[in-house]
Amino acid sequence: MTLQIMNSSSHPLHLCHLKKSTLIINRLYILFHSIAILILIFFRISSILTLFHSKNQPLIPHLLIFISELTLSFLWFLNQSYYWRPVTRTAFPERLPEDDQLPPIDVFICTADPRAEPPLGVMNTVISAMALNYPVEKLSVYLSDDAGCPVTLEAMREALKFAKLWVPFCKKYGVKTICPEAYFTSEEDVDEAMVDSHEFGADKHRMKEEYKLFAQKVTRMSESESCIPNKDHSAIVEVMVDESIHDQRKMPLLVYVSREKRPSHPHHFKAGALNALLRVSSLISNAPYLLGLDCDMYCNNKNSAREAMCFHLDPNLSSSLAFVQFPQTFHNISKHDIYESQLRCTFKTLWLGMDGIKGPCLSGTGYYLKREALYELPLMQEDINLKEVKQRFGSSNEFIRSLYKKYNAKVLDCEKDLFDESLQETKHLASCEYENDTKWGNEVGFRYFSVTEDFYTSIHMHCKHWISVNHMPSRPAFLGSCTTNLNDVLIQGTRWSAGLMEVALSRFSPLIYGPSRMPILQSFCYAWLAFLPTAFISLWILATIPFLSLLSHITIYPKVTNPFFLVFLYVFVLSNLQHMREIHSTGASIQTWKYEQRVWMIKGITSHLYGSAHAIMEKLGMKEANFLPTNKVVNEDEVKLHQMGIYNFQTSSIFLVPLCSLVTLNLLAFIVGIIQIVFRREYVDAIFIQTFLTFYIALMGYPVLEGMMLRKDKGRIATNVSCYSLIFSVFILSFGKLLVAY
Ligand SMILES: O=c1ccn([C@@H]2O[C@H](COP(=O)(O)OP(=O)(O)O[C@H]3O[C@H](CO)[C@@H](O)[C@H](O)[C@H]3O)[C@@H](O)[C@H]2O)c(=O)[nH]1
Ligand SMILES: [Mn+2]
Repeated sequence: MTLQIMNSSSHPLHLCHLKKSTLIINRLYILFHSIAILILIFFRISSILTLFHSKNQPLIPHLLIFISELTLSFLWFLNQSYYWRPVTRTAFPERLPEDDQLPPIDVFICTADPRAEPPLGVMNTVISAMALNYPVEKLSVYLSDDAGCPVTLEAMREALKFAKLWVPFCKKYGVKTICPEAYFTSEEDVDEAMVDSHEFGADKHRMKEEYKLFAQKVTRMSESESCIPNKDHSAIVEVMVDESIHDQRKMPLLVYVSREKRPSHPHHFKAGALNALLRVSSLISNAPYLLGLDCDMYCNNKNSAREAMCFHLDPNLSSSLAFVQFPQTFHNISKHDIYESQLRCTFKTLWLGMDGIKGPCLSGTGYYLKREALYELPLMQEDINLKEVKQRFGSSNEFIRSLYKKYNAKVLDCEKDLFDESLQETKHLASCEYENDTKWGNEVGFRYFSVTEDFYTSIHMHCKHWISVNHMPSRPAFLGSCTTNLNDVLIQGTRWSAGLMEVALSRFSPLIYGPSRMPILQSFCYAWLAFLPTAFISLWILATIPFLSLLSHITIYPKVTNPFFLVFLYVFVLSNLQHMREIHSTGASIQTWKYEQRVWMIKGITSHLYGSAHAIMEKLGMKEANFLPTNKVVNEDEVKLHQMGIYNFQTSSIFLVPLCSLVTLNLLAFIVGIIQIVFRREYVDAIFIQTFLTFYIALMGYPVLEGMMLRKDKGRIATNVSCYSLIFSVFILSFGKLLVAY
């Protein structure tokens, strides 16, 4: 049964749905599981106390296992806040007011490195945004180029030329796939009414030729010229002026921005780029709403802006709504999503849970955000203290004026001289020193401090009483390219872990900073994300202590005949069943369960550990933050492996060695356990759980074993990695044996 939370009006712009049955199942599960976990904690404490007195077994393995269980229970507990009140939403864009009453939107697209982010892909994102179904004169598209690459600028000029044909074509025929590359590579976008139209056929053919020419040109440019990011250049701002700009605008405005870069200056990665865009755009279009996009996330649903406005323009929500978040979705997901690249759980489950409280996290891309929510403006008073405002926002008078002014594309309408003057000012706003001694990145704009700038900025907005909305239209609003190999997955995972841990360890840690500023459940949601990397503690312990204990004849779990055994069984089985139910409810296949468990283990052992270590070292001043953009170049061989669901182990040995060692050691320990059981039948009672755990790890790690021993292709695990793993295994064994002896 679904319960609709009705809006007061009879023709609401949107509806919110709450599924009662899910709510009941989730809450019952939480109740019983909590009881089971409490019983297990009681079991551990009492058995440790007994051991402490009797001293008939070493204490350390028991203590370590207890630590791992506590960490997991802590994370589990925080995680349940997502299941408390999940909601979904529907929007009715056809009920929006007339076009002339819709607010303007500035689209922000970021690119950082043409070697990892091919310019043709970036241009497709730009063009798709220009083709959104929204009044053209109210749409401005900004591209931030952190590489300061002339090729990107030139490609953009070409993109404008192509867009002048493409946008009218899309509007004329109601094209649904507004990203040209996607349109010409998939044939699904055939509007029945159009198929037979001769005119359409001819126009489409012409568009296809034009696109081919455009694509060739851009690809040639990116191959021929040097495309290395320039780390030392002054600010470049180019408003791509269309002849029609001074009369009726027929095309969205297109602006290229490359902020100033100097080697000695901290640039704060993407957050820095976005803040520069915020300032530059404020002098040009200053739209009250922003659409944030990563350079690989093209617009796939032309109505996303209108869908978002259903929330932003609702008088009941409007004043407190900071952003509407669309889930990240990807065009290159494999049927076997072995790396869990689609982040299914986050976008199809967790965000719905947060939406039922105060709204989902800002997710870096695919959000329609109210500009004002980033400014935290001091109220417009009779006598604004200009000095104070400047200390906050920097020295530009023009920028400060824009803060208190509603949208007006003044720059565009005014005289040529004034236009040039304003353009000069935008360069000042995009310069390195503009932010010195201001509150940018601290209290204003996107926040710096963490490399997961979206997560960190989001906490601050929710703590300032802003709310957000999660919206998932049936046709995905945006499509990006997901990671398709282990190397990218783990590098990205390490960056995320580092960013999340930075927040967890700071004074903005959600459990300290959150509870007094937002609902407790919302701060638990944030806390779960921030502390997620600490799962490495549990996973490392669970991957080593049970097998080391098995080899040293230490029993750390209750016997099968012990009633506590049943509680362990309950927790294991029920949490997996709940996971499967959750997967099923999002429409994914049951295979997903296996993939997600495996990726959780792999990331726990590697990314979470290295990310946490990075964050701790940063805190101690031993390391600097870094942001390696995720690779978006398509490699055919790699894609093939990914589509077939075969792991590609071409990655650094720092990731592979621990994985190979732990999987092999667990496999060996499992064999030893079985031998012990075969020779002493009564032993099975005592070591069942331990043996089962080693089996489970070896089973989950099967692809690793296969990669080491059976595969011959390029994606296998190289022999030298296996050798290092052997050395590391010997180390774990000898050190571990010592450790579990006490
Ligand atoms: O110095 C930088 C680094 C990155 N980027 C851009 O940031 C975006 C995201 O980078 P990407 O390499 O794609 O990282 P992902 O890990 O795939 O991104 C996820 O995680 C990031 C935070 O770690 C968020 O910013 C993203 O929106 C979110 O999609 C891309 O458009 C980059 O061009 C910059 O503009 N400047
Ligand atoms: Mn990305």
